[in-house]
Amino acid sequence: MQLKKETVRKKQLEKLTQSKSTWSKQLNELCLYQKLFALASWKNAKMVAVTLSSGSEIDTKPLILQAWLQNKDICIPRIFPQRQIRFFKLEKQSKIEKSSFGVLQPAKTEKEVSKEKIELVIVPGLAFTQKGERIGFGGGYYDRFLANYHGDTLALADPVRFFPAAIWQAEETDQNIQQILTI
Ligand SMILES: Nc1nc2c(c(=O)[nH]1)N(C=O)[C@@H](CNc1ccc(C(=O)N[C@@H](CCC(=O)O)C(=O)O)cc1)CN2
Ligand SMILES: Nc1ncnc2c1ncn2[C@@H]1O[C@H](COP(=O)(O)OP(=O)(O)OP(=O)(O)O)[C@@H](O)[C@H]1O
Repeated sequence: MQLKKETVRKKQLEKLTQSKSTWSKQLNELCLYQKLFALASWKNAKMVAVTLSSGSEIDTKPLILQAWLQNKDICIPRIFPQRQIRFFKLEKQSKIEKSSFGVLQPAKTEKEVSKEKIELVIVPGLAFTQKGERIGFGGGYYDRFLANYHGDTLALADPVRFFPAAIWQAEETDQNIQQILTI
């Protein structure tokens, strides 16, 4: 069954809202973090790109704290015109704002990190498949960013976000994620 991405996105948003503040979401997250921290791509990365999560997204705060404990650097995206994202170093004193869409992002006065310096991107999303196909919020921001990115990419998929195979139609611009961590 090949649905439109938009259809699956809406369904996923409903499902994710329901599981938002449950114990099982948190338990799944803990399990995913532990798997992540054991990976070579995590261990070897000095500069890791993550989002500042909110709402029903996988909570990224424990990742950020663990990275800092391990002396890694974190950078977070800010949105720009033409549906672009650029990453800025997250520091303890960084100024954080809310974008028009409602996601948290760094102020543009923070220090920008060039694409070449980012060794691992942890990609957010609403749905992922085993093969690394992905549905996000629909801005195409990560597809554009990843199109000419050469480091490692991975995503954390709890059971609500995970599909063995795509039930949606892929687009030519879709960028697959290298590794999907599941429970
Ligand atoms: N926490 C977090 N931060 C993130 C992302 C994310 O998924 N999670 N992003 C991941 O990419 C980027 C922001 N993503 C965005 C995605 C959509 C729209 C947006 O304007 N959406 C339109 C509808 C899109 C359309 O159909 O054209 C809207 O709701 O008006 C804005 C930002 C960067 N920061
Ligand atoms: N490299 C690109 N160049 C031009 N258009 C693109 C590119 N990548 C994606 N798009 C377009 O952007 C729109 C949104 O893409 P898509 O539905 O894949 O977003 P998403 O991956 O779910 O969102 P996000 O990455 O922001 O979380 C689509 O119409 C897609 O064709």
